[in-house]
Amino acid sequence: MADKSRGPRPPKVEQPRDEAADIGVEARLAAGVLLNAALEGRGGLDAALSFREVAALPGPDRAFARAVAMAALRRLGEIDQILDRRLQKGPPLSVRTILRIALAQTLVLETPAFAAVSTAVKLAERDPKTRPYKNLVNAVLRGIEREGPGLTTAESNLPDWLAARWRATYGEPALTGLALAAREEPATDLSLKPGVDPASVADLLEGEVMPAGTVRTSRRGDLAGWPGFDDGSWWVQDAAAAVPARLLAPKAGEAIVDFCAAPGGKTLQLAAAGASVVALDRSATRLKRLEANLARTALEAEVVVTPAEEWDDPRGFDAVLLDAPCTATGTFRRNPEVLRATKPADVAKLADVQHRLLDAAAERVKPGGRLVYCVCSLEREEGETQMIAFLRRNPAFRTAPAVPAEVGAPDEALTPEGWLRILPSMWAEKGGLDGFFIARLDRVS
Ligand SMILES: C[S@@+](CC[C@H](N)C(=O)[O-])C[C@H]1O[C@@H](n2cnc3c(N)ncnc32)[C@H](O)[C@@H]1O
Repeated sequence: MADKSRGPRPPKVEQPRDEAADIGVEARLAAGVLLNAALEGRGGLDAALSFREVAALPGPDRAFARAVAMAALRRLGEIDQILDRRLQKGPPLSVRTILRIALAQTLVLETPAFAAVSTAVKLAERDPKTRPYKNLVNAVLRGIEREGPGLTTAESNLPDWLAARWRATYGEPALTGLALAAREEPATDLSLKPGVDPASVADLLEGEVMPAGTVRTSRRGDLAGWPGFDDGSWWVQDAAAAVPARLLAPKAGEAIVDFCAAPGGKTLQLAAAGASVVALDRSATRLKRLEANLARTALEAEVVVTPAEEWDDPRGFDAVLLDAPCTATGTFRRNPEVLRATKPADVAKLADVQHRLLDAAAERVKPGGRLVYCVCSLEREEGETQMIAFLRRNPAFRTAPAVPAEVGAPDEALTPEGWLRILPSMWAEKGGLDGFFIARLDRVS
């Protein structure tokens, strides 16, 4: 289970301070709570951050618990492969959770084995349900430490149904690339306000300048303490997520509507280009984050809480950006829980929503105007198939083929139709990207 090098690696995670006392045990308990919440459903991990076991921890221990849970999620298939070789009869989930959490520490986060094993045994001891398995926990973990984990396969970390889909869509070599990308924790990408020098931001944050001028940094911790945060010089946005607004090519003074805008990375790009932007979203909570981002960066947009397809407004626009709600399977590097939370039926359900939003977005585009459609999904039904059907229904629109180098996308992302299909395995040597489907359409009549 050795790491393959894939670009900048985040620095080591800070370990809980006091191994002798129960503090380390509490952090591991919280990691198990987070892991199981993420396995239970969409939004589970975020919701669990407010559970007592997690929220009561001091900040560094909470960060450690989250890092352990994320590592366990990213490598769950491999961890279970290792455990299944040593567990004759499946122990209860609570025992498996203790073992998963311990292996995420030793195999991924490089926590010293004595700390991971002793806290796992203490955890097992504390609960009457897991106490009978205390010796098993000790024996399994010590056995792995002594004899090594054995061979594992990156593809085991992907749910079978998604691996089968991606194999059928992208082929076996691409599937291997996706599986390798899914094991790694991504760095943080920053989009910069116009006029801010990427090289100096990269310098201050020990980062590197990516194509098209975003900055990638392996720094961790509270963003609010990073240089440039307070004065709004940058905002966090994956390098791939910055491509759709570039493809829309916003110009100063244009009227542009961002149909599904929150938390606002793309709205900020459009506003920073000098466009007059209306930002719609159905979620008032998420729009609060957009408003905070606008305030911090001193950029402006008209913000409207509404389902975009029901927006009662007569205006036509020079350009419309539709970053539609989707399964988000392309974001598995940042949100490994998405792989567990997404169910096969979600793909068709969300494709229906996208269909409705696309038709509503098209109605807002003035003749001669532009429409950019994007989703951070790897599923064809939400991307290519959606586009083919839209163009059939809407003969007034034509694809305006993308030029990847002009918009900061990998060349290999260009499809024969002129759309962009960005895979998380692309630019692996730079540390990868989120997966996106992006198409620009021009209204020709
Ligand atoms: C992929 S996110 C948008 C991310 C955003 N464009 C950015 O760059 O930060 C999708 C958004 O669509 C919103 N949404 C879902 N259904 C919607 C609808 N019918 N009308 C407007 N917004 C919707 C969700 O609340 C969510 O904020």
